[in-house]
Amino acid sequence: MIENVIGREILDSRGIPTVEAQIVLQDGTTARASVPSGASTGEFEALELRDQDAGRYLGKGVMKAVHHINHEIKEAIKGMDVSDIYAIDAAMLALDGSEDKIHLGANAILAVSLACAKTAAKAYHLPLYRFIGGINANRMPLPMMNILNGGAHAANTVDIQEFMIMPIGASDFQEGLRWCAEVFQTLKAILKKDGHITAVGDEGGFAPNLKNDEEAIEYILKAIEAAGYQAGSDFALALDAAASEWKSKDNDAYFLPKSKIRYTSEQLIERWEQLVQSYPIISIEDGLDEEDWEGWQELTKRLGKQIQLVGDDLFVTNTKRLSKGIKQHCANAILIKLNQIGSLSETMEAVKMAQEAGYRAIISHRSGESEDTTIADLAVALNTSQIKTGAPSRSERVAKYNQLLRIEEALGEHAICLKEKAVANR
Ligand SMILES: O=C(O)[C@@H](CO)OP(=O)(O)O
Ligand SMILES: [Mg+2]
Repeated sequence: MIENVIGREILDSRGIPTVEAQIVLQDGTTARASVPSGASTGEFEALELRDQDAGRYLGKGVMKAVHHINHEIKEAIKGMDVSDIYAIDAAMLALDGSEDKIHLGANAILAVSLACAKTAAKAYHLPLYRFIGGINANRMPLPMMNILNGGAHAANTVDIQEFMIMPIGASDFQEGLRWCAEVFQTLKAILKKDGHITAVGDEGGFAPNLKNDEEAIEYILKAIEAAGYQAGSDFALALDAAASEWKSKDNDAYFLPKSKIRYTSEQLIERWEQLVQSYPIISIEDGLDEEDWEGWQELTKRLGKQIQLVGDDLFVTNTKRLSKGIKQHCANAILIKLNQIGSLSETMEAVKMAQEAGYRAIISHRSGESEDTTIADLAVALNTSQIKTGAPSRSERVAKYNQLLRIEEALGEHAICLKEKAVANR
């Protein structure tokens, strides 16, 4: 039974205040969880109480969220069974009463929702992935490791936000992660040799100033080869364009702010087709804007049988937007970010809806993270088969990978591994 609910303000990986919640049960069992936050946030995400202005320590929004946890939320869920996550979430949603969680703050609700799940797992003496997923939780995810950053995540000349490597030929998670780390380190050496900066972006990938997005891909392919692997069989590439950031407000066109190139929706689709033809790319996320539904239909028609098309800003982990997308045949996968929707139960419903419709679900971090590793457990618990959690140069990202290593060790011979080729349509 929930005895106490504590909210506190902590810092995220960008040094911006965020929310942590702690639950205490009657018998003293306690656990805590914290929430991340995005930079390239979708317009339709649930609303956090949070301030984002860089350069000033603004904690006002977070202070409000923390206050809500310590008062209204605590009163509403005190005495409830901590393992009944759906009931706890429902109580918080009813208390908030808004569509987008603006009253209590999606960050306040999510922090409590996750802290309850972690506390319940502890109370039952189960690892978090087992508490959430039961005996069904046995599939390790394939990493989508973002090793080169651009777009809104880096102050460089590259427009595409994320260039990711996926170790599709590795036989287990541990091996796949090691391969990725080797390629990451090799990429650093190659960039350095060519006189590029090797400073990293928000998600830990390098952020060099390159001629264009193609050069970024070429560097990654070079690194894969120099590390002793083959692109196409050992590794595949994945991109997150974050194209909602490119939508120009004055007309229907896309404007890429760094290369200063303008595209129509049709031209952008052609560009993705060309890139997929030229390189071993098996997944493109947010290739178009979050409201370009017609464009998404066309993109899915043209590339949906060949590669994974992931809706992030398009779906914002929201079952309403996802069901619209499924009906209209937009994309074939959804990126799952807990704070886009703001509670664990709603996140689980989004994953279920996707999987029932034959869409893949990919668990993801945010560009502003904390040391909380819940998403690692969730990837296994919900059998998502893929996880996006950055590069191994920043501890808030490494923490998730390390947790997955522990889970794979615990699953032992019963772990279902990467060989099943989570993504490959080709
Ligand atoms: O666009 C994305 O997929 C994410 C995470 O990689 O970035 P942000 O958290 O800034 O929205
Ligand atoms: Mg994205």
